[in-house]
Amino acid sequence: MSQFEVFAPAKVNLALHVTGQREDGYHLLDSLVAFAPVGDMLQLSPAESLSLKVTGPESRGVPEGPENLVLKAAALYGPGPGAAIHLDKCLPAASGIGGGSSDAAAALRGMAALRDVALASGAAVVKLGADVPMCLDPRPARTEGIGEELTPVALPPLPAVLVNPRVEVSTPAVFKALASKTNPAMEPIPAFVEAADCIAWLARQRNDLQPPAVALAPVIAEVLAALSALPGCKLARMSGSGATCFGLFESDAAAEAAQAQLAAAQPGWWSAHGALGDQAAKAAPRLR
Ligand SMILES: C[C@](O)(CO)[C@H](O)COP(=O)(O)OP(=O)(O)OC[C@H]1O[C@@H](n2ccc(N)nc2=O)[C@H](O)[C@@H]1O
Ligand SMILES: Nc1ncnc2c1ncn2[C@@H]1O[C@H](COP(=O)(O)OP(=O)(O)OP(=O)(O)O)[C@@H](O)[C@H]1O
Repeated sequence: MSQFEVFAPAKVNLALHVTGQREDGYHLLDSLVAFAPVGDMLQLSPAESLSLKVTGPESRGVPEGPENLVLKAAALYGPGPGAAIHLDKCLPAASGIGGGSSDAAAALRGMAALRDVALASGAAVVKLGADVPMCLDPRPARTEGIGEELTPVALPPLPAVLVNPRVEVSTPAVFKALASKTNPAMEPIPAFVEAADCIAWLARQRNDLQPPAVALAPVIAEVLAALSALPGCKLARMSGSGATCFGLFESDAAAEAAQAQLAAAQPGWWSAHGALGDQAAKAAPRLR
């Protein structure tokens, strides 16, 4: 049987409006998500049973036991051929860019390829995490519901810098700290031609989780200020429930130079650069 390699791209919420709350406590969201060319990498090899090894620069504190979302995802396919899974962690955990969720989605894609069966879908996938459905098909989308209702959106590539100050932020705590849970939805999404049109539209939207996250982890405000001060930064905002923030730039070269300047000024922070957009092709399982 074959071995597969599956890329798990970072998920970035370009805007995230909280529009309500369900009976079960989950919040209703209206978000525009895009995916970065930076992420984790999974390798799946046929084996008797499921096992996981975690390595990589961001592996510290990431569990290798059954609580890892990769094993929870792989187990969704039920009894049958197992897999020895190697996860190379490059995204900081609990950081607002869907690290574990994207890993879970990559595990679902990889196991389906390994067993040559249909990709898992439906409620069991949402149960893994609200971000998992959008990460299953990592291309720009408007996400509604709790994050499982997806409408594809055509976006121009958005040159970006991602920055995390290495402070873990609890997603539930941020939602809990929201001042209001019923806020206006995003504006209708037009057909963007240039990145500049998309950035101008984004500037009129929000991340409603940003104020409570900044209150819980004030360093996020420093990250936003540092991004905004970089040459060519057109928009700086937190992604998801944080602490990772993104800056959008007028060109790939400007984003690359900005990330180098920021990394020199803040060597203790995690940062990366790349164009946000459609990573579906890059994230497809590849035979090794
Ligand atoms: C903030 C986002 O990352 C934006 O994409 C997601 O909404 C969170 O997705 P996630 O990390 O996969 O969230 P889950 O692991 O499913 O839920 C973690 C906790 O966040 C809260 N949560 C999550 C999603 C949501 N729509 N409403 C919530 O209130 C709940 O307390 C939940 O128990
Ligand atoms: N594959 C994984 N990668 C990272 N963390 C994981 C993984 N599986 C389980 N976890 C646990 O989940 C916790 C949340 O991390 P995770 O990366 O899922 O947050 P996240 O997906 O970045 O969420 P958000 O984008 O909403 O912040 C971590 O603290 C870690 O203990």
